[in-house]
Amino acid sequence: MNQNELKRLVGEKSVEWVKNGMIVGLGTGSTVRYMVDALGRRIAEEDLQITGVTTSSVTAKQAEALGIPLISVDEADHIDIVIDGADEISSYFQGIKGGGAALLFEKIVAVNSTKVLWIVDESKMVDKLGAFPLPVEVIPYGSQKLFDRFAAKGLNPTFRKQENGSLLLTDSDNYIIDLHLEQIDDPHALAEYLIHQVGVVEHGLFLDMVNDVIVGKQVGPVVLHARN
Ligand SMILES: O=C[C@H](O)[C@H](O)[C@H](O)COP(=O)(O)O
Repeated sequence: MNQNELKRLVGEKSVEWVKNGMIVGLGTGSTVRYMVDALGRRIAEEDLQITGVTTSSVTAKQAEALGIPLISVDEADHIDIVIDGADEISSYFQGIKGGGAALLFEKIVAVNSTKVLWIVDESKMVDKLGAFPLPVEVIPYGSQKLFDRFAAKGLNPTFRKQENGSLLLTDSDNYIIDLHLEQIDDPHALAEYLIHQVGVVEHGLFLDMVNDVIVGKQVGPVVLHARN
């Protein structure tokens, strides 16, 4: 199976975690896309009654097209489970997310969910985080100052751009600065530093948050349980 087939495998497997009546957080990304499609099929074929809480305009558009009823995170009195992708997951079940620039809404939905389930192909499983550039969402005002501070600290920042060369805007009209770190030895210390920089809205380190991970391997989907 190629990477896309592994993404499809875990996306389709993950909807087994969804039961009738649940409020379900719908993540973002190419793996989640398969999950949302599979949920749409279950709704059509089994009369599954669920309500979705989306984490990006892209996922909202897909879910609406499939007829998945949606409410906003603020309207949800609880969220039973959020199913989301990840860019890297370490052997300690810490993650980097935000490759699709949706990290802010994804983290808000994750911290408000009873259960967090990540779905990834096996290439996302790493010993240590950091080979994937760490996304940091920042407000535009003063973002060059933040960029310069990150550069001075040796964090190798780049502004994320669109294909046409202009700066990418998130769903909240913020910028993304990607930190090219190669290896993150102490994710908690880095998270603490980043969140205290004025102008940083959120960063892509998702620490101590995930409950279960479904990893797409050649032998099939493998479920891992984090010790939390
Ligand atoms: O902002 C995007 C999200 O954090 C995605 O869940 C993450 O980038 C993984 O995406 P994909 O499933 O496309 O590899």
